[in-house]
Amino acid sequence: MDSEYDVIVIGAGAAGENAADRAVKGGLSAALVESDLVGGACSYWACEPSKALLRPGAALRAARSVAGAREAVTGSLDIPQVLARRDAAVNSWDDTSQAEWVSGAGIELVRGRARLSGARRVVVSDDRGDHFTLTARHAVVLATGSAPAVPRIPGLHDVPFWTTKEATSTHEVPESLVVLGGGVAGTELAQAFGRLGARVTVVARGPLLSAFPVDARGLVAEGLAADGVEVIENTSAELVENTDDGAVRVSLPGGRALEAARLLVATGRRPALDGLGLPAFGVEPVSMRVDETGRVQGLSWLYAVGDCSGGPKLTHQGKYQARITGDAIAARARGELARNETAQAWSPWARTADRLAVPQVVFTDPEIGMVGLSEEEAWEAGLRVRPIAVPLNVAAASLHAEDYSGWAQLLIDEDLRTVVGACFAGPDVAELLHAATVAIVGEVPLDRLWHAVPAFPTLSEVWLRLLEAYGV
Ligand SMILES: Cc1cc2nc3c(=O)[nH]c(=O)nc-3n(C[C@H](O)[C@H](O)[C@H](O)COP(=O)(O)OP(=O)(O)OC[C@H]3O[C@@H](n4cnc5c(N)ncnc54)[C@H](O)[C@@H]3O)c2cc1C
Ligand SMILES: NC(=O)c1ccc[n+]([C@@H]2O[C@H](COP(=O)([O-])OP(=O)(O)OC[C@H]3O[C@@H](n4cnc5c(N)ncnc54)[C@H](O)[C@@H]3O)[C@@H](O)[C@H]2O)c1
Repeated sequence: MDSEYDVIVIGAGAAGENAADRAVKGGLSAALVESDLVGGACSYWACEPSKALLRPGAALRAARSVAGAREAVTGSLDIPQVLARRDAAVNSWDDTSQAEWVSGAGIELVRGRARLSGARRVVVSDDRGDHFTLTARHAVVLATGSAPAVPRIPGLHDVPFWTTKEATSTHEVPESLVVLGGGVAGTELAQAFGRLGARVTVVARGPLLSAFPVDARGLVAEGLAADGVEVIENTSAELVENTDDGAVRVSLPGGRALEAARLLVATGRRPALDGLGLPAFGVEPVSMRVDETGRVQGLSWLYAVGDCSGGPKLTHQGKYQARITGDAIAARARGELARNETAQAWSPWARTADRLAVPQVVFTDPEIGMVGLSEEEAWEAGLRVRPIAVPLNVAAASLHAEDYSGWAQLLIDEDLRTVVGACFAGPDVAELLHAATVAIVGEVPLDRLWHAVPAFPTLSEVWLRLLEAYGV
């Protein structure tokens, strides 16, 4: 193995893989260091297994909501098959195929734990206890992901609890489950386990899915209630303890106590930057910031992408950041982008979409898809905006399911007459989202969107209703 590369990427999750790939496509050599499974959290303990656990319940509910199909459904979910399908989705936690992809892409895979030992120098410790040094001619990219943020609740650390890692890789469905945290992870997993047969209670510090519009999250709350999931909002656990029969008891303010076979703590994640040696370079992990190209502020050779870089913690956004950063490093190596220059908005080397157009889907049933600015963010950015909301009751909705209930909103910049934000909620709305992302990124004027004719009968006809409601 060489010890000198143009670029060294630490962490072979979705973000790290893409950063290394773009650097190589830009004509540079790259080493990718990974201490665990190549492919990272999304492939093995997050997106893919959680969606695999949710999909069978959604398919069953979809069949049950259509007369004619409903009558053909005579059984309930087959739990061993659901878990086996999840195992297949994560390749049974075997990263051979991903490692082969890395080699096929011309990237050198280095197994071991990395830390920074000097400017553009990285020390790797492998599982035999050997240490070796790699040197980067141009850049080191941190792509080390995130770790669960576990709250300080009395007793919590004295009881066994699941994080999302254990929940998504479990081989048993607990008889009962308390979920701490009403964010996206907690809500998705609450529904997954509720539909798999667990008695689930969610304890949310604020409203459930507080980052989403109230009409959208209301539909998800109804979906959870229909599945028998109890949601307790605006509450924090006061005490967590074991019971005599091996269960967990979670005490809430006001004297109520919840008992369950398992506790899932899904209260957010923080950048995984500990142990990398950052303070020696004047960078404090809690306050690390990157510029538009992904370069760590104050250092010319260090970049960060994905969950560890402090922006939105989403696979597709981490991959976007990685493409931008990989290309920016290659452009700087070729002299096309000056070392001390930051990139222009919407250029190939700027993460502009991170600020203006981050798409996110909550894969519950019903789903929420949201992209762009919220109303508050728009006003804070000095934009004069008007929200337009309509129920999602176009012809395709009632054909989709008799009891279809959905909601859609566009946020319009009144001065430019363009879309700056969008949200859709309802069964199977996720695929509506990309049209909104394109409209926002392309700054398509409403008068031109009027000519984007949605096919009949598709849920996309809601775009027409929204434009009509705005007055186009
Ligand atoms: C339950 C759950 C469901 C989710 N579902 C979705 C979803 O549906 N869609 C979506 O877009 N996002 C989803 N996310 C978020 C998504 O999983 C993350 O945004 C994404 O995995 C981050 O990718 P990454 O490459 O930044 O980090 P990771 O995938 O965590 O990769 C980091 C890698 O770095 C390695 N590493 C760390 N430190 C070192 C070191 N010192 N040396 C060597 N290697 C190191 C780690 O072993 C790891 O493999 C979900 C998250 C959770 C928790
Ligand atoms: N479909 C998806 O794209 C998807 C799915 C799951 C996770 N993710 C991503 O993974 C990351 C982690 O997800 P997450 O849901 O854990 O984080 P999150 O930040 O979205 O939600 C965490 C929630 O826990 C709450 N909380 C914090 N402390 C608490 C306490 N002591 N008691 C009760 N509630 C408490 C917070 O108020 C917040 O609502 C997020 O960035 C998310 O975007 C994405």
